[in-house]
Amino acid sequence: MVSCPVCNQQVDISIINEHMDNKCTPPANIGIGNHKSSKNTSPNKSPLKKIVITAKNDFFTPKLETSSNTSQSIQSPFPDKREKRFFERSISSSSNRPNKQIKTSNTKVDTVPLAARVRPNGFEEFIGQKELVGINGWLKELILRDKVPSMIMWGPSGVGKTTLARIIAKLTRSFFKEFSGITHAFDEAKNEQKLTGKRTIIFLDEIHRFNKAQQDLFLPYVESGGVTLIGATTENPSFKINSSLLSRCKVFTLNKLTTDEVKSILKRAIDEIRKQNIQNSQSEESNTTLSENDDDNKVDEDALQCLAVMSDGDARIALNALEIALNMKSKKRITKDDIKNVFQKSPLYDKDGEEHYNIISALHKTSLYWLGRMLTGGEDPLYVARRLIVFASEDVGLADNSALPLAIATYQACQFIGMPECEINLAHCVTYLAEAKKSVRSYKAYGLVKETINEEYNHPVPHQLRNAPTKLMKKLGYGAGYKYNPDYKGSVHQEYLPKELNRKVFLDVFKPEKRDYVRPKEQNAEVEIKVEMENYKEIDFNYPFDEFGESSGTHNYDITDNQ
Ligand SMILES: Nc1ncnc2c1ncn2[C@@H]1O[C@H](COP(=O)(O)OP(=O)(O)OP(=O)(O)O)[C@@H](O)[C@H]1O
Repeated sequence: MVSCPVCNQQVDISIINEHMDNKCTPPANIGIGNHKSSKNTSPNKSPLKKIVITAKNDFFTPKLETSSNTSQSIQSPFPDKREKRFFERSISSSSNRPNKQIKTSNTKVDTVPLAARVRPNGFEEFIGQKELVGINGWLKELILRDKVPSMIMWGPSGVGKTTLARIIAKLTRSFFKEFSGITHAFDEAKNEQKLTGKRTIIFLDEIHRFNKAQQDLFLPYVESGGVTLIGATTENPSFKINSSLLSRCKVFTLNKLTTDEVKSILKRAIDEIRKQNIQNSQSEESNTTLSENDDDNKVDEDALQCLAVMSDGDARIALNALEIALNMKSKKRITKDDIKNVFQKSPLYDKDGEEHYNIISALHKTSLYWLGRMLTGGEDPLYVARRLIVFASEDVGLADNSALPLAIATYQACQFIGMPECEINLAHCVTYLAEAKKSVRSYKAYGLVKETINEEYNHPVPHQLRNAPTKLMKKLGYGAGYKYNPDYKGSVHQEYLPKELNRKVFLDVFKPEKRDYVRPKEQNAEVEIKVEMENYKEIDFNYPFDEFGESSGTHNYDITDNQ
């Protein structure tokens, strides 16, 4: 018995050709390109490319959608002749097949997520990853020559791994299978090779989810060359892929998309929505929000920028947020505030950190005035002590490094002693902090870091700073050229920041003339700090911020050596 490559049924090998010519019908879950190019054509004789993609909910491409029934209506988007040839072949092989996933022109596209609707169909729509799939990209070359090697595509979410695999599906002459669970696809591939002599490319999304024992099962198939495996993963393959499997695959790394690249993707999506709206409005009532003729229906440039920055290089997040913003608005124009709103309200941007940033922000805004009033007003002394810990770093900072341990000790004292005696500890600490020298250098520098990160926080870590615990990572250039400081006598000059970063802002704050060491009041005038234990009064925490010049204090070589 063999598995029929058209309908997947188990069929006696002696009648497989007869079965395929007369009896079998494709299963419902076959997406683009089921095997049956023609009822009367045996697969052995078919000159056409055959692609099988197990259907997934989000599998939908607008170009194919509008032209799934006639190969003539499809305009090849490929400038390159070879791409064009493969593209046309793929269309002709898939055009005369029933396809549950492909929508007819009357079907509403709004139910399909925007990200899926605007998924690129070919290299010309694929943004970024120039080294791999740009004009002279070497992976593109391999794909166009139909020499796709087994590979692992490694990259963060939403940068186009699945999209690229599907472009390969369109351009390859091999069978193409996509699945994300354990199936018999490998056996089927073997059967198909026996029957048709064609290799199969198997795409495994999230390959890291297969455990090592399961990955072992793929080995003989990849080894024998009957199957080309394409795995996609967001995890480091060195740790998540069997070394034996890894050594049989090439690893391609896809980089996080830059803000500009995400913006290009968004702009293309907006154009696509416009086109779809025009089509929709011609045939039926449209409930989408952009239209060609409506000047109000625009996404502001700074809204686009914000969207691109906040999605942190993940095109899917950006497209989903855009879609939500468009659907949320009854008014026309999408502004930066709308986008911020989406990210605040929707769970799609819950990158472990939302709450974390809120907390930091709240801490930084806290004020220490009116200690007495707070305590007499019944404030929790531990709350006050926590504020003092913040004060110690935010205002005293590097000018007096004993402030922070004292503030922490005060907190513990409050825990041990409790009210009312812990007032004494609080008063002690408050007085010390008030009299201490002040520096807001680290606080300000960190403020600048945050500002910069808001604008451009998706730069990759420079290769020389990355750890390279595995061979693969070394091969990819991780840690290459790193100068290990203890090996050098003098100061070490090397790059510690992403090269794309606008570093001027950082360097400025570390210039001697920008250092804002300050003295407490006592050095200029008399200090008047009164902490009256029985009758708490407002405490004046104001102090003059005069410049102190260069200090003898040490600072890290990491920033200054970059100059
Ligand atoms: N490089 C790109 N060029 C154009 N559009 C892209 C690109 N990358 C992603 N997109 C858009 O984002 C959507 C999601 O991309 P895709 O599914 O390819 O990401 P992925 O890298 O496989 O992510 P994951 O690891 O989360 O599965 C696509 O449907 C497409 O609309």
